[in-house]
Amino acid sequence: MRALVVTAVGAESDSVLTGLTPHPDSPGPEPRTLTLGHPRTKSGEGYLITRRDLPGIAFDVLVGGVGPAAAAAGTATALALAETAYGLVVSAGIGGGFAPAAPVGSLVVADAIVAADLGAQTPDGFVDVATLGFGRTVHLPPAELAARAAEATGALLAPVLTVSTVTGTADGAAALTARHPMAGAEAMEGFGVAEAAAAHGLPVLEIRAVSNAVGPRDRAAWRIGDALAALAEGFRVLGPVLANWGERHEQHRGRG
Ligand SMILES: O=C(O)c1cccc(C(=O)CC[C@H]2O[C@@H](n3cnc4c(=O)[nH]cnc43)[C@H](O)[C@@H]2O)c1
Repeated sequence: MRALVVTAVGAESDSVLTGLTPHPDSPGPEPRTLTLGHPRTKSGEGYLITRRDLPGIAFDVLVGGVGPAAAAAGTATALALAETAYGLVVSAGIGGGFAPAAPVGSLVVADAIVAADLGAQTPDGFVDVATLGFGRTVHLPPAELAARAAEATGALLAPVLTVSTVTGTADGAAALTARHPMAGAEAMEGFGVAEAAAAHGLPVLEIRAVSNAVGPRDRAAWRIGDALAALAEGFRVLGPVLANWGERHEQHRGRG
C-alpha cells in the first residue's frame, strides 16, 4: 500500500520522516524528494513530497501548507497527480490539546475529524454547515484503524477539531468544549485533508502531537520541540501498524 501523509510545514514533515526511518538492518532505498504541481512558493517550487519505502508500505510525505484550504488543495493535487494509487491519507502534525485529557507532548488520534468553525454565528449561537443544509462537518476514519493506531502509539482516541483560527482565549476554548465535549485536540488542516481524501474515495486518519494547550494564547509556552519529538516517535510505531492494516485491507478488497 502507498499512504499519503500530509503535514502543514517542513518541520512536521521532517519529524514524520524521522519516525519512518527504516531499521538499520534493512535500510531499504534512500528517501526521494520531488516537487509536484505548479510553482507556488516564493522560491518557485511546487508541493514538496518525500518518498520513504518501508517493508509492506510506502509513504509519500507532503508539505501542504497551513490551514484547511491549503491542506485540501495540496492533498487533492497530490492525489490527482499520483502515478501510483494511494490506499490511505493521513493528516499529521502538531496541535493544541484540550486539558486535561491531552497534555503537552501527548498524542491524539482522531476518531472523528470535525470542521469546528465551518458554519454561521446566529443570535442563538453557532450553527454548523450540515445543520444549515450544506455539505458535512465530520469525517470518520476507519474505526478499527484509528483504534489500533491509538493503542500502538499510546495516543488518546478522540475527536480532533479543525479550525481556521487558532483558539486564543478561555471563552473560545469553553465554547468549543461546550459544542464538542469529547474533543481531544484542535489543529488547522485535518478536515481539509479529509475532504480531499473523500473526493478520491480514500480513507483518512489524523494524528496530532500536542504542542500547547487550547486556551489563552501564550506562544512562548508552546513546546514545539517536544511535540515534534512525540510525532516522530508516533510514526516510528505507526509505520508497521499502517502496513499491517493496508495488507489486510488489500486482501479484503481482493476477495470482494
Ligand atoms: O515554529 C516552529 O518551529 C514550528 C514548527 C512546526 C510547526 C509550527 C507551526 O506553527 C505549525 C502550525 C500548525 O500547528 C497546528 N497547531 C498547533 N497548535 C495549534 C492550536 O492550538 N490550534 C490550532 N492549530 C494548532 C496547526 O495545525 C498549524 O498548521 C511551527
